[in-house]
Amino acid sequence: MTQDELKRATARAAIDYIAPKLEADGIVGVGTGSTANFFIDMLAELKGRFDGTVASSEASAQRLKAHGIPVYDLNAVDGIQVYVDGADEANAALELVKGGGAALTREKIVAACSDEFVCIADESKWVPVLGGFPLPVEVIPMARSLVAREIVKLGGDPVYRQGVTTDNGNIILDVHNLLIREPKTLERALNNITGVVTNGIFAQRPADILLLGTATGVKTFTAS
Ligand SMILES: O=C[C@H](O)[C@H](O)[C@H](O)COP(=O)(O)O
Repeated sequence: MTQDELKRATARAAIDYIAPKLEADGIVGVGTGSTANFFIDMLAELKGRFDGTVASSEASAQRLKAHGIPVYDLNAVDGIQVYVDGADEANAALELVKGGGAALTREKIVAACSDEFVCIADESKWVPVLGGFPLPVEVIPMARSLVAREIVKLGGDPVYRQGVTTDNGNIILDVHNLLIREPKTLERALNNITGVVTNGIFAQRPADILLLGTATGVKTFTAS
């Protein structure tokens, strides 16, 4: 199977998982990226069975609206029933690295508001230890050099993601060569650097369930 077929299969599994739980006044949180895009296209089938969505990026909001699916501002809703999103890496504790598409900050905000976080990913994202994928960090533009120097002190090699501005008007530093053995500790340490908006480690709020697309079918994991 191709990677896209695995992504499509995991998106389908997420639709099957959330469909019986949806409430007429429920809000679905919607992630960003190629796997989330498959989910958005399938979510259109469930239109009318939930109230609407909150999107984690402008790109996802546009795609949802193109399907005629209502998109609300997060401040206009009381909460999010379920949040479905992809990841760049996932470990057995369902701690994630996210932000390959630069949407990490809004994704982390939506995850923090959600009763349940369903991660959808193909098997290439499954790792024993996070950190193989360069860790995205969203930074206030004027703090770029300051933050880069502080990240070097933590042992990482930050690389400026050229030509990318986040939906929040900030820049991204991708941090190479960090083996993330203590995700919660590093998540906090990076967020504590002045000028960092947030980083792509999702450990303080990990996923609740991972639907992993593999060559032998979609496997379901809950945090171990
Ligand atoms: O900023 C982007 C997000 O964190 C994505 O969910 C992540 O990069 C995974 O994207 P994809 O499904 O395209 O691999």
